[in-house]
Amino acid sequence: MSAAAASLIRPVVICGPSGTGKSTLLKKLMAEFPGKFGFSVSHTTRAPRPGEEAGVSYHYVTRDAFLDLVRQDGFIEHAEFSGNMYGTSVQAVEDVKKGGKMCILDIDTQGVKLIKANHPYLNPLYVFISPPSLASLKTRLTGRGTESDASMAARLAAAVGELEYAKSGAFDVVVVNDDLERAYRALRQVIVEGKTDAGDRLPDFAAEQ
Ligand SMILES: Nc1ncnc2c1ncn2[C@@H]1O[C@H](COP(=O)(O)OP(=O)(O)OP(=O)(O)O)[C@@H](O)[C@H]1O
Repeated sequence: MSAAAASLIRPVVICGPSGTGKSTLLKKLMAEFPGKFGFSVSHTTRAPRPGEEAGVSYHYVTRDAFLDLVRQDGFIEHAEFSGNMYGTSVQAVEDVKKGGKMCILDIDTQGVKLIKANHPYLNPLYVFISPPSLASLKTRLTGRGTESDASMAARLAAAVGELEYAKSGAFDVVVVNDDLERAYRALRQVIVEGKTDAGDRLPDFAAEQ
């Protein structure tokens, strides 16, 4: 693929409350279109674990190198977890594109705001995966069986903020994950066929709160 053709592959930002089904939908997309999509390789200051591969699992860097890149505005977002720094670099997103693949960025609304503010030239398609209702989101989080009560409450509170942000019109496309197969078809049309009008209307959550 020529550099010009590669530059036409817009990254896709997938955002939505925890438990709304982003991973489930993306897994289906990757399974149906192997090789078409790529995830950016994150940077970390932590040591590699057995079985991990540099440049594939992560870019392993020193804290100094990491902080240099922060100063150069080289990260879309970065954070520190239990003493180690992690980040998604602009370069890593560009690398996926250069490899001829569509970069999928699964990030939260904070990350979306950072791209819009600091890296608008990445020009991603912003897609919001919405639950059909807050009640269904709660059911899915419960069904997944991975959350404690406190974590569940935090995720639901965060969801309300994320839905408010989506309501402000920050996303190009909304896909409501009501019926999984229907939602998947809509998402596939949007991402693979470029039909951005195949999305849904954001449900009105106000009545539930
Ligand atoms: N359309 C759907 N109908 C019913 N259940 C669904 C649907 N889509 C996903 N689920 C289920 O909801 C749960 C949450 O889905 P998933 O883990 O994909 O969410 P997520 O948005 O990736 O969450 P996180 O941001 O926390 O990683 C899973 O148990 C999944 O099987």
